[in-house]
Amino acid sequence: MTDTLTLLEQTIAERMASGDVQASYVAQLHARGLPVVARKLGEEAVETIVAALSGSEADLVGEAADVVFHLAVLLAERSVPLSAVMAELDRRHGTSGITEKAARTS
Ligand SMILES: N=c1c2ncn([C@@H]3O[C@H](COP(=O)(O)OP(=O)(O)OP(=O)(O)O)[C@@H](O)[C@H]3O)c2ncn1[C@@H]1O[C@H](COP(=O)(O)O)[C@@H](O)[C@H]1O
Repeated sequence: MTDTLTLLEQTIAERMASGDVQASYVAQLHARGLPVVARKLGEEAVETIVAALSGSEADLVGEAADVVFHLAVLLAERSVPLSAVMAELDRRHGTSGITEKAARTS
């Protein structure tokens, strides 16, 4: 799984640097800028919700992949490495969400 995300991150960085908007969807997104990427991620999140509530498993897998891809592009736009997100998930590992929320609100 990590290899898949690492490869995706590398490919996104290469396509953003290429500036080849004729051949690359990532380059097109990069040219349109962060607000468009953010809106696209939001759209994909909504499509994932619809797939979860009324679509097939294949629909849900496809929409979830769209979310992960567009999230990776968004992070790249902000120069945030995926490893930072993974490190944050690792940091949270083993801490119950209920415990964390109680500590935050007390
Ligand atoms: N994983 C993906 C990926 N997932 C989804 N998409 C594209 O995301 C776009 C948006 O999905 P939609 O279904 O919303 O498409 P749409 O309605 O045509 O888009 P809009 O007109 O609404 O913008 C589609 O064009 C999909 O093909 C992706 N495009 C690229 N990648 C990866 O990025 C790499 C680089 O891609 P290029 O930059 O195109 O070379 C590829 O090799 C892949 O690994």
